[in-house]
Amino acid sequence: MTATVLDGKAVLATMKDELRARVARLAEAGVVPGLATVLVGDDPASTWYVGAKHKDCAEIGVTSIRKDLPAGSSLEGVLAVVDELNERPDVTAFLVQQPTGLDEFAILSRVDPSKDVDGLHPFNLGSLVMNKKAPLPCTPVGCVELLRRYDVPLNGAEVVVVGRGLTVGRPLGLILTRRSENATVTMCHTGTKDLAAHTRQADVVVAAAGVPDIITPDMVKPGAAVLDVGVARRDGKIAGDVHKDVAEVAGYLTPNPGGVGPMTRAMLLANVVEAAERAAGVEPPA
Ligand SMILES: Nc1nc(=O)c2c([nH]1)NC[C@@H]1CN(c3ccc(C(=O)N[C@@H](CCC(=O)O)C(=O)O)cc3)C=[N+]21
Repeated sequence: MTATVLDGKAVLATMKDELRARVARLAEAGVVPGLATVLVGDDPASTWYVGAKHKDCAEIGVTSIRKDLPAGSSLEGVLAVVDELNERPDVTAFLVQQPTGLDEFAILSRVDPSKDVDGLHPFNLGSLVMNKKAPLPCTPVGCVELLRRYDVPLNGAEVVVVGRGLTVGRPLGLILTRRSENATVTMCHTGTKDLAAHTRQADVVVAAAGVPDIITPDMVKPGAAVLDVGVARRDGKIAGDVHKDVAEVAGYLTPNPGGVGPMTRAMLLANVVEAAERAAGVEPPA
């Protein structure tokens, strides 16, 4: 038995087709969505991610501009760029690539929440907590969308999330426990005494710890869905959180690369298009 591949790359391609149609509809209304990215420094992985986002935008007819700032830029310098992007009407959405090495809360708080396509502005995270519609963080919502497209049920499912970080684990717990997803969520983290005891009960395991191979086959219930969000690196290659032999036990498994990473980009594109639709008063598809 080997797990069904949760092919994020294929879903990204499908979603690009769907989004291209929505961008075309916006164009008829005279609106062209524009994404801006702010990158501080020259970390190779961050530089690659940002480059991929611009390529993705070009493929669906979204214009995009880059603001690349030198390593060692000051918080004031970054906030000045954020202020400029908040004002620019051709920039309908933007993000500051994390990490910057600067005060994350200060940067995220400065972004106009209606242009925040990371869904990480405190107002948008607060809206998630309060069950109000708002842009959702791309990686966790990408995990949920990937499971939805493969008909992996979440209603009543036991989901174990490994990792409580701002960009994945913490918001994922909030998303999965909404009435629309209706999962039972256990958040595990470095304070968890017996991680395997939790993961073995899970119908779905989302590994977002950033610890290579932290999820081994003995920790997975046969047939469970396992999502590998780990982006640590060994010799420049991705070292995921999930040991390769988990494929022999799991029912569904994301490749890594090719799983959650492309889904993160897909949801970013969706947030960009949605922000433009909202700003233009164009109804999104049902
Ligand atoms: N403000 C902000 N927004 C983000 O969305 C954000 C961020 N900061 N900081 C870093 C993380 C990481 N992230 C990824 C995006 C795409 C892939 C991706 O597409 N990876 C490919 C290729 C990976 C490779 O081979 O290098 C894959 O998984 O197939 C991965 C990771 C977005 N992030």
